[in-house]
Amino acid sequence: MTDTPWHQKILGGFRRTSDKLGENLTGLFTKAALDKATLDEIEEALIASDLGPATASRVRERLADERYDKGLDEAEVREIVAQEVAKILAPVAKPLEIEAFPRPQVILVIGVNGSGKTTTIAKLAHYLQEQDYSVMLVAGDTFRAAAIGQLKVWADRIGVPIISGKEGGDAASLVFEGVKQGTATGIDVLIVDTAGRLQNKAGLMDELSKIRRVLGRLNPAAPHDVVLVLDATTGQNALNQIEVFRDTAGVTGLVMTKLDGTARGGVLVAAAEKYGLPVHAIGVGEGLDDLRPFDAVEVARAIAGAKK
Ligand SMILES: Nc1nc2c(ncn2[C@@H]2O[C@H](COP(=O)(O)OP(=O)(O)OP(=O)(O)O)[C@@H](O)[C@H]2O)c(=O)[nH]1
Repeated sequence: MTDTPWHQKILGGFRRTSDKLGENLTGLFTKAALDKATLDEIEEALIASDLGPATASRVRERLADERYDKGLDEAEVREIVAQEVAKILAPVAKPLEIEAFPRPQVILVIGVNGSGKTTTIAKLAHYLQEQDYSVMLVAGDTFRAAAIGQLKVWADRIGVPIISGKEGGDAASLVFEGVKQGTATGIDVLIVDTAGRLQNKAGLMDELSKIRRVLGRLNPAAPHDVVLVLDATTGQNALNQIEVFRDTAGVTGLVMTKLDGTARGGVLVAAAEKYGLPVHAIGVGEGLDDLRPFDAVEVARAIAGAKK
């Protein structure tokens, strides 16, 4: 693994998660030989670290197969956790593909208040710009003036055009305007902030279906992506959100943020294991460069705290 700034961020970001795993494993390696009671305790420690029951039981099986009746230390467990977590993360670690034709590719971004939605949009736009895609934003979260203002500040900072209206305005017409202008000016990616919130499922569905209807008139393939932003610090609650948003909003992929501020980074693994939705990127800080697609092996090793 190369020692890039991003690698350091990944390691730093998941440190609290891997420390917590260490705490949960503390004291389990006092016996000379691995027995069933210790296997049970290790499995419980992994579940308590938010890694999800399937991953925990896979690690248990491997330990039972390979180490039963033998000595075992924490580093060996961490190594096996890293390998099993990498297997779970590999199929979901999928960067957003920008391939829509005709352009622009329309990405709707949804998520509960405070999940990091606005910041994630800015970081994503910045990341796509770095890949030489042209980006335009739509301030479709018209419920709160602050959300519109915040997105405008970000748009200014990263130098991308933004379509915005007044608080309480019609999000669907802003999206319509965005696609029209984006098409006319040859924009590659249109990222749409939405007021897609959980608090009112009927309202969420109404809003999204109206946006879909309007978009469909301009381009039947749009929206190309419906990306749910999740705050990892909310742990199991983030898993419940996936379920509700998947069923109401047709989520096509996830971005998990705030993995740096939490010992609950294992929830990324639990989400991958339970829902198998693509995870386009992870957020490990508040800066513009703190959101990126990830490498399953690198993240698995950071979560497990595996050395070497
Ligand atoms: N540590 C850390 N903080 C983050 C990350 N992503 C976002 N944040 C912070 O989380 C807070 C909420 O982010 P916003 O982008 O405002 O969240 P939002 O979902 O748009 O929230 P509303 O504007 O209230 O709808 C801000 O202080 C961000 O700086 C991350 O990956 N790591």
